[in-house]
Amino acid sequence: MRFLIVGAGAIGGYFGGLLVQKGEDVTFFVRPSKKSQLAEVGLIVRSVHGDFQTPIRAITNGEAADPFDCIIISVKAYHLPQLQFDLEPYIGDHTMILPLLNGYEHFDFLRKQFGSEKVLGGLCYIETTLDHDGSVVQTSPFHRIVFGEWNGVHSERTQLLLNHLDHAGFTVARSHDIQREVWQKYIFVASLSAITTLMDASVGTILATAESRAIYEKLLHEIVTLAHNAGMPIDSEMEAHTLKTMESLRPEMMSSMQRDMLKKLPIEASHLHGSLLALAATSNTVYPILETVYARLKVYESLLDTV
Ligand SMILES: NC(=O)C1=CN([C@@H]2O[C@H](COP(=O)(O)OP(=O)(O)OC[C@H]3O[C@@H](n4cnc5c(N)ncnc54)[C@H](OP(=O)(O)O)[C@@H]3O)[C@@H](O)[C@H]2O)C=CC1
Ligand SMILES: CC(C)(CO)C(=O)C(=O)O
Repeated sequence: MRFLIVGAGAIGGYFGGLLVQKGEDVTFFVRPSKKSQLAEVGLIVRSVHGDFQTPIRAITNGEAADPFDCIIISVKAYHLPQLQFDLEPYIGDHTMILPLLNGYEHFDFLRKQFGSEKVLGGLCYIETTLDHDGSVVQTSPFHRIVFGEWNGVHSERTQLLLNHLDHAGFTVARSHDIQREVWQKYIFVASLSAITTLMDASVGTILATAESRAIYEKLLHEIVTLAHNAGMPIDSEMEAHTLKTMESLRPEMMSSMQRDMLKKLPIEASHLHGSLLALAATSNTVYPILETVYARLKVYESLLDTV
């Protein structure tokens, strides 16, 4: 199976690098400066599961290549509009597109751009970031991809994809309820990135401090209620499940949004928290903590624009 990994950043570099190590046929789609860096030193991963450094094959926009069997999208949501035309030459009749981004809105965008039948449901659980030298740093034990057909069918193509993603050193699962999985992850990451950026602290401190834990629990309840009221595939267990997941994290755990803010980088505020609030726009219910979080993130963005 020929893979194209779009973006050799924190998640693309990690999962793509492990697929290269396994011996899969992998090409990365990167921008020119990243291509030069990768040509010089290769892809460097420093992980709690073991470090490695490997040469990789990379192409940039406009370079010729036959259509790929699976295109893994691992850029930030705000990168997607720029990519909409760049990827077309690499998409053939049988190409599967597997997005690993956080959130929900991007699925619509990708379906409209490339055709519904091409786009799988997908997500990942991993804590990873790029170091100042471009190497990937992965810090928590979990490193999991979940994917599946949007309609839940276990198809031949997803079985083939599972075979190729399996045994690469990360965990992978094919789901027959990927829409629910996407929302479970969305609720987790929206609440985690919200509370860590609002409190400017890591998970352990937030949960150990009665006042911030109480705010987190209210915020989580708001997000679950909002998504449920908007008709999303939310079940009654998701709130308790998310809280349990939060409690199981290592205390030093940070969200990727929080890491990006520490590095003064752009963030996915509109894509994650803005999109949630947009779902509630036509209802009369208010979500005060989520609204506060979003305002705080927009202030960060406006200050970023001025530097
Ligand atoms: N980091 C994490 O722990 C997790 C992140 N996620 C989600 O995964 C997604 C990706 O996040 P993450 O990996 O952290 O992001 P990064 O910013 O680390 O990586 C994104 C990469 O995309 C590249 N890119 C952007 N535009 C283009 C383009 N036009 N052509 C080629 N490459 C491009 C960037 O390249 P360049 O170097 O040139 O800027 C960058 O290396 C987000 O939706 C995030 O929320 C999900 C789970 C965990
Ligand atoms: C919560 C986490 C680390 C889990 O994958 C994540 O997705 C993020 O911070 O972007």
